[in-house]
Amino acid sequence: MVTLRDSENLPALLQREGIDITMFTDWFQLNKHDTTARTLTYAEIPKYYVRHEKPKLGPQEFSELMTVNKRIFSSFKEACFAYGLLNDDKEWTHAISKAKLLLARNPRVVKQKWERFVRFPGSTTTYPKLVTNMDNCLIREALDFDMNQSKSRHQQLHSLLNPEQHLIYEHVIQSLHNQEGQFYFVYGSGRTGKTFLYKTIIAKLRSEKMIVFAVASLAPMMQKYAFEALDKTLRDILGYKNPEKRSMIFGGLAVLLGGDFQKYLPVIPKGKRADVVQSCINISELWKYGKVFTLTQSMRVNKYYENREIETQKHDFNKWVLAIGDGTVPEKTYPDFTTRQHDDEYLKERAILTSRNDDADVINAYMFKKLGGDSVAYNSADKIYKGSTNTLDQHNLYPVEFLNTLNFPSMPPHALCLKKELPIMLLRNVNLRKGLCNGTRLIITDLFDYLSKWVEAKALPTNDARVVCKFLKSLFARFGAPRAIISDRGTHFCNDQFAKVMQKYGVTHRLSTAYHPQTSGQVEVSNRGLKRILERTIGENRASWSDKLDDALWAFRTAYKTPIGCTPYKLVYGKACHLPIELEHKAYWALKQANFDPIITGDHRKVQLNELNELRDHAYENSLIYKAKTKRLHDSKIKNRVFNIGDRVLLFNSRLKIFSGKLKSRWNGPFTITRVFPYGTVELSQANGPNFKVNGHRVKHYFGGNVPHLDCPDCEDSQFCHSSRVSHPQLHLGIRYPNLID
Ligand SMILES: Nc1ncnc2c1ncn2[C@@H]1O[C@H](COP(=O)(O)OP(=O)(O)OP(=O)(O)O)[C@@H](O)[C@H]1O
Repeated sequence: MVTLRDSENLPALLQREGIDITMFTDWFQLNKHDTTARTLTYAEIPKYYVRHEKPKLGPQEFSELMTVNKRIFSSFKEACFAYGLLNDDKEWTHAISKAKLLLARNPRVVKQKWERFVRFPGSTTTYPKLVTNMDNCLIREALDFDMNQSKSRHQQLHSLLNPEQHLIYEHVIQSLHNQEGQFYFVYGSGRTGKTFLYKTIIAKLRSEKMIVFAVASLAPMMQKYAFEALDKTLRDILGYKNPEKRSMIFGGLAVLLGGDFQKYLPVIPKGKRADVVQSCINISELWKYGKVFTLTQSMRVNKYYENREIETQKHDFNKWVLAIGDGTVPEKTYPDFTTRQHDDEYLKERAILTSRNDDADVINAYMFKKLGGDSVAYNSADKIYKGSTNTLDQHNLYPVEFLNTLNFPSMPPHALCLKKELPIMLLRNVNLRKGLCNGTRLIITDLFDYLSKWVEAKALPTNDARVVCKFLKSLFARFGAPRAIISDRGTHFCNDQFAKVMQKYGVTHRLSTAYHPQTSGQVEVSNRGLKRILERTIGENRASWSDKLDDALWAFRTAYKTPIGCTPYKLVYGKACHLPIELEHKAYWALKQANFDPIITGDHRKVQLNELNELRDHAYENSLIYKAKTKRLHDSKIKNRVFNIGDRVLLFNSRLKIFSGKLKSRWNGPFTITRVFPYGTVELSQANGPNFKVNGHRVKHYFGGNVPHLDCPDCEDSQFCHSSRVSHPQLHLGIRYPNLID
């Protein structure tokens, strides 16, 4: 094959050396001197030969290709027939003669076979005359109806048309008679009689021997491109003889479409909402030429009398039925929701079902807004299950912020917003494959805060009932009475006086059991934290622990709590509260920045910075003096920590408890930051091991000095749980405050 580009000059190309040698002519050359090659077909040659070899035997010239059994044919085609490579028309002839025979016996079957035969590709070349003499079978099919039957059908249907249908009918028929070639669209919700109207129009036209192509309905489901292609094709075909038809919509043919956009939309595989909308017929250029009619009477609801009056009591119901799908579903399904929301029967007898979760979310959000009261958000704690992937970068690939955006079917969203008195449905046994889904409808009666981790503690001289009750009353005065209190079974909680106080304040008293330690889990965790702080602060003189309790509590409330993602103080008061030592860090940093000699002033601080927890514990002693000052200073000056590549940092090792002794620091390093990722993750390098990633919360800047060095194999647990936003204090110390479901 010789290819010729537009830019190439044909005569010059023909002069090119070697142009007359092709693979095909090479095959001749091969056959001239290779007897084996002569036994092979042209297609088989590449199996045994590569082309750069000199050809030997085979056909040596074109005339040889036309020779079959020593007979020379006048064309390649004839030679091919003689080789048996092409079929001839014998089978067609044979079929036709057979059809002739059949025709005598069973004309209907023959007619069908005949049409199939004539439509078969290839037959056109064999019997061009035959085809031109015949009509298009589609046209014949379209005309293959009983006119009288159509007439009577038309009469019957026409008499039943309602006023809206009648109006459309008149328009369409008139424009057809006037050969205006309009494009109509009948818009109507389900059961408004669209199909009934089409049938009437079709019966009318067929009764007048006109051709109607009734194509399947559901125009809104078809993409606009299908109609645009039809428009162009009709303009081309009909404009061939009448050029003025090229400028007419659908080439001047009348086209009637109809459907319900609320029910059907085009299906775009993997398409987004915008893609679907963009492919609708009403976005097409054609739409502006169309005339749109609307049917508004549901024929399922209404009954028309002969005088075309509608039964009056069904007016409202008709309106209601049609309004469904107009964006008013919640209003229509739950009328007077705000006044009737407490009526169980009202809630029981209605529900909105949607086929898409997105729609359910929209409806829920709408109804949620209608319900008064404060909303409480319960956030999920998303975390990658490490066993499911070996990827090193999994925390960067799937940061928690990203996981939180995912919405899976049959799982609640990351932020579950609830309100008191909200009706909810508890779904169980959800197994879509088996069609299983049991739902129990519930109403939220209260929402609780388990999360602030606020701790109230007091050193009591004795733990008898009187002292405990006094303490409780002081708490009630500050925070209000709780709904319930959980305590252990100590005698100071289980006595008459305590019971009386509980009764007076309307508090339910619940006892935890030794067999279910989880009941007091939160309290135990908080107590442990407090004890640890106290152990560090009291030094050798353990008797002074009650003096240090206030400071320990302050430290506890201002310490970062992984489960809540901030400090209890911030959670309760909405702003940060810092310990004095943190301001000293800032002061040190400021000294360094201001170019003072940092060596002398810094030496003392380095020890403190490298052992932050211990320094904090020392600082608690000074806390009373610094309290007021630090808060003011902090709120105005504290900045976020920013880590850059190359920074030297210390890592807080929360897991490894290999440093025994209370004065040992749980910070180790220093490490160097090699990468900084979005969402606060940093990659650290270490001298004797691979680089690893940790959450920025776990590192702090290193300013110098000695720190116990440790390789860090435990570097993966860098994600923090994200939890709810809450605003009420919760008390711990043997009791849990202020919440518990009765
Ligand atoms: N004018 C009429 N008189 C009597 N019955 C009618 C009339 N119009 C429609 N109907 C009847 O109402 C029912 C619904 O009509 P039809 O199927 O034409 O509605 P549709 O709009 O095409 O519905 P869908 O969009 O759901 O397909 C049918 O049983 C039809 O025979």
